[in-house]
Amino acid sequence: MTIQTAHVRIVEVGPRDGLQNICDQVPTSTKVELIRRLRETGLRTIELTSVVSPRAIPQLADCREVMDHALVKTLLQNETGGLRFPVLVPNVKGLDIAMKCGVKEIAVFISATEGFSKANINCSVEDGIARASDVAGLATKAGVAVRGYVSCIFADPYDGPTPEGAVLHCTRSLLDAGCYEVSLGDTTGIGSPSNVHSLIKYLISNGIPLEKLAGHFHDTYGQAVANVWEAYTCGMRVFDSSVGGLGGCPFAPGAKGNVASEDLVYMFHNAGIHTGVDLPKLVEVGDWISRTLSMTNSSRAGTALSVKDNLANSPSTPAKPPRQVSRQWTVLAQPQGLQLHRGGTNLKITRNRPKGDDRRAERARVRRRGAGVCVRYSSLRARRRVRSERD
Ligand SMILES: CC(C)(COP(=O)([O-])OP(=O)([O-])OC[C@H]1O[C@@H](n2cnc3c(N)ncnc32)[C@H](O)[C@@H]1OP(=O)([O-])[O-])[C@@H](O)C(=O)NCCC(=O)NCCSC(=O)C[C@@](C)(O)CC(=O)[O-]
Repeated sequence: MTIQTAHVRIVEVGPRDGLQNICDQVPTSTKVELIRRLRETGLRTIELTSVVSPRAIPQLADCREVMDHALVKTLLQNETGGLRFPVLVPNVKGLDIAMKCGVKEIAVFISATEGFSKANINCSVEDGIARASDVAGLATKAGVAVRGYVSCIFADPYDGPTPEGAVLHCTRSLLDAGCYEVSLGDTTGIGSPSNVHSLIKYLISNGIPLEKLAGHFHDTYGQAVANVWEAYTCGMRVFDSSVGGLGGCPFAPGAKGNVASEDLVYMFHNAGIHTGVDLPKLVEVGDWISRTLSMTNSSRAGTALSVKDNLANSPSTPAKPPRQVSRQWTVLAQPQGLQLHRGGTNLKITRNRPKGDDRRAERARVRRRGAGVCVRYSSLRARRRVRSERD
């Protein structure tokens, strides 16, 4: 199927969601370099970092250094014409810090479920909504755009399945609070296309405008690409993803990374859907960050394209299939019925089998010879025994 005029917007969350769950401290310079490289691919929305409690997410404790870096400052200053560089904040403290650093867009986040809400932001769902609404109100008043996340849209790692009504309530609350878009987070990555279809239809039928929704699918059960495609066919046009499939939340144990940006771009481009992203450049970034972090590249398309690219550029790659070399064999010895050949460092033994009636005679001869070997063997043992008795 080809949809020539369609396009999607990709929200790259690699520098934030992608890095937040990595134990070894990633240097600030690597984070900034990741942002620079991602921007070079044509990505127009990149979530830079989060301003959260450093005790909750130690990996992103250097968020101020990232936001104050000259390169990031330049990006923030040129955040016009559809370029967006949001920063995740949980409370007013986070908003203040982000605004002081020149951030023009923030993302607030709540959970549709109690267990994850308590674990992630240390409050109930309703308190989370109230807190996010306060932050969104202050931000919009200050001219800062606000995006929203609803986590655990299908299940909560502690509470189990999520009722669709809970997702509706949270989504509506965030839109009412002033979020221009709400990203639906399958935090545990448990959902599959039928769940995606059902939830989107439910939200739309309850008055949520489809153009205000985005999809944020983790790939724990290998369903993320399929989920994105299902959401796309339902009419969704904005998707969060992470280069190299990095990502995960320390408060959602066992959850895997986000859907890989390379996989999304590959899938959409194959369907004739415009993303504005240079896929070969994106593949290079995925390869680079995976090597830099010593992590397996979780993007299937990224890995496949990297291997293909490396083969094409390798000087040792033969242009044509290797020529079949016919080996020269020399006969070394010909014991009865066998031939021992040498070809270079290889040895081979072939049976020198007689044909037709000669075969029966040969078999009888081999049987006789076998018996002879036994006799010779037993006489050798006997000779040894005699010798040892003599000594
Ligand atoms: C919400 C809190 C702060 C409540 O944490 P708390 O302990 O209830 O609140 P607190 O106000 O008592 O603060 C605790 C400490 O954090 C500091 N603090 C407080 N706020 C900030 C801030 N903004 N920036 C920097 N520091 C901050 C504060 O100053 C204090 O420091 P202390 O005085 O003890 O030294 C905490 O639980 C927290 O930061 N949680 C965030 C956890 C997080 O970032 N999770 C990952 C992101 S969500 C996610 O990945 C899901 C998503 C969005 O991707 C979508 C999906 O997949 O579903």
